[in-house]
Amino acid sequence: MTQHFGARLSAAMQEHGPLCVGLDPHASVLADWGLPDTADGLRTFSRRVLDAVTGECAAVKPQSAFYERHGSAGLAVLEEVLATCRDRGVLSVLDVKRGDIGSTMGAYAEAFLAEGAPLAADSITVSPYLGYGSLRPALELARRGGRGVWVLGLTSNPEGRDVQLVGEPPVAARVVEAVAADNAGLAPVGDVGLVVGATLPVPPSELGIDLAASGAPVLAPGVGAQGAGPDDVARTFTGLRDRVLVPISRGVLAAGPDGEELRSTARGWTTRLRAALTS
Ligand SMILES: O=C(O)c1cc(=O)[nH]c(=O)n1[C@@H]1O[C@H](COP(=O)(O)O)[C@@H](O)[C@H]1O
Repeated sequence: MTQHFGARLSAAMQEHGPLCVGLDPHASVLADWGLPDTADGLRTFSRRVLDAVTGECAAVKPQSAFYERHGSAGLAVLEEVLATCRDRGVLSVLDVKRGDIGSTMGAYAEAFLAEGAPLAADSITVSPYLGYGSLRPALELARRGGRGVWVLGLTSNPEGRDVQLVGEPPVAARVVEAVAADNAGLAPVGDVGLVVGATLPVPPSELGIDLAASGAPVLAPGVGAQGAGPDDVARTFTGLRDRVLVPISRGVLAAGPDGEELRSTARGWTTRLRAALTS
């Protein structure tokens, strides 16, 4: 029987640590790497990153937007990235942040979470702000295939708080409660993850949000270019440090294009994150 996503993720994090390398081929990154801002540039960039970091991180997170901006040729490169991850057994977090009415959400689920789909990933990011229940088709299809979803909870951008922290209890706390219900009974963590930025000014518990009880793995962006560091991750996620996956894009990619530099930068982040999360 296929292992559920939380179990696969935990095994990968045990082996490789908390780092998830983000593939965000900004035009400026491509330029810094001496690559054209074209689908061919994306392909070379993606291969270099994957070759450098395979075995150095628990997962990789291609950001779909940077591939979509090149149209069908960019999507073809994204398909190649996801196929390479599958071939190498590298867990993928496809960052597409989808969310729609349930019937349309079913089609997104088939696009990204169905066995054999060209853009199938191990997990995707989804937005619950059309109502958590609208995500149901994605949650169900993911679970059937041993895949996962990452639900936006408290995002790393400051403006997110205008929506996510409204109300009593805050909107994000209700999202977290819904995630907890879906993760009930799954160990060591569930297959419905939460996205919570490492840039929060105070730990989520002080905002009335109980991540520990959610059974969710946490995807914690914001480290590196957005200003947070390993100590912020440790402080924000006290009590659930063994289930925090830390995506870093520009903070790794700035070391390119040299493969050895990329690899040693990824290793350096892993060492610092591990030290902070176990201190
Ligand atoms: O879902 C995400 O990954 C995400 C959520 C969030 O709250 N904040 C956030 O920055 N991200 C993504 O994480 C990546 C951060 O990139 P860097 O700031 O370069 O490490 C980008 O791909 C963002 O789209």
